[in-house]
Amino acid sequence: MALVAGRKTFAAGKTLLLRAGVWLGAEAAARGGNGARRFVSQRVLVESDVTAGIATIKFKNPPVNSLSLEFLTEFIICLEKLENDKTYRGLILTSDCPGIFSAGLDLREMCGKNLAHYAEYWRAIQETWLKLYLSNMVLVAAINGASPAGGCLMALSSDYRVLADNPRYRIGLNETLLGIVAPFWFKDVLVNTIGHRAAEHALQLGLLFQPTEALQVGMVDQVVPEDQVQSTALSVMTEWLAIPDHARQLTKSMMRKATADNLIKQREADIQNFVSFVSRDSIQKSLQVYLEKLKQKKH
Ligand SMILES: CC/C=C\CC/C=C/CC(=O)SCCNC(=O)CCNC(=O)[C@H](O)C(C)(C)COP(=O)(O)OP(=O)(O)OC[C@H]1O[C@@H](n2cnc3c(N)ncnc32)[C@H](O)[C@@H]1OP(=O)(O)O
Repeated sequence: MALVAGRKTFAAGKTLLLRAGVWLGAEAAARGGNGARRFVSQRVLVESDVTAGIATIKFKNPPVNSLSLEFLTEFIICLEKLENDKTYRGLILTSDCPGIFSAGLDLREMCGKNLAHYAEYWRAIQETWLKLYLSNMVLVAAINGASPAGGCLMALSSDYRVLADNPRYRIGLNETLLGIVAPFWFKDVLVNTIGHRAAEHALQLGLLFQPTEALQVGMVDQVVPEDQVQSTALSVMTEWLAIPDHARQLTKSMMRKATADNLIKQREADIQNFVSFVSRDSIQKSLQVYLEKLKQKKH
């Protein structure tokens, strides 16, 4: 399918958007007779089973699925499309990059850029989280790789987490190890998931949990052999989709609204806080040292 600048309406009546030179949401690129559809975008793969009402988003931003601004832009648009298309009642989040669910925020977006960039980046992070956390769909995270920091937040924002049983696949909010502080709403989501004491312990030490530990502390709901992650996510989804939507959605909103509102009411202040924090010389140095360490790890 050709790339077209601007907007173009196709025969199927779907409007496609081209933004930042990236093809987004090319719908019905492949449509099987069994109701399977595949949307194509550069960094986010969407497969869907229309009959079951289930979509699967696969992160495809190699090498480590870092949450770059380009990735987030595509991801938000895909989420919006699925949310607005009432065909879909359930969404599975997983990775197309072997061994990595997501390495979290893209450190290169937080280093050596200008203040306007940091603000734009943080707004996209907030938007992604709000869309995930408040989604009307059932969200199941099929965590098939390492999931530090922002990657962990994506998983924690789902309704249910299935983690592959591989000791290399560690999950947690490790911000303090980078010399930075997890934002209050990352903290809130962690507290809501594992409780105050365990969250305080994990956050201060920047703990990254191996699968058995993650299960024990309640950060994930199930640990299964690696080759069963997707099938387990699917059977969990089927169970959740058996509940009437309106009752489940209102219950989800009742449980999550206060946490989301806490950010919504101070979004601009949160952006300013991030910009002034991340642009400090000391923080820039810490981030650069950390990135350098990651690069040198291989040599
Ligand atoms: C007021 C609030 C203020 C601030 C709040 C900010 C909140 C931040 C939350 C975050 O998400 S911060 C990001 C935290 N993420 C991490 O600490 C993960 C770091 N990465 C890793 O631990 C590992 O890369 C991995 C376990 C994910 C994968 O390991 P492996 O498969 O061995 O790959 P490499 O380490 O060799 O990495 C390959 C390649 O990718 C680069 N990279 C890794 N992570 C990031 C990242 N988060 N952002 C940008 N780039 C990343 C790494 O440097 C390598 O690059 P090369 O150029 O050397 O190929």
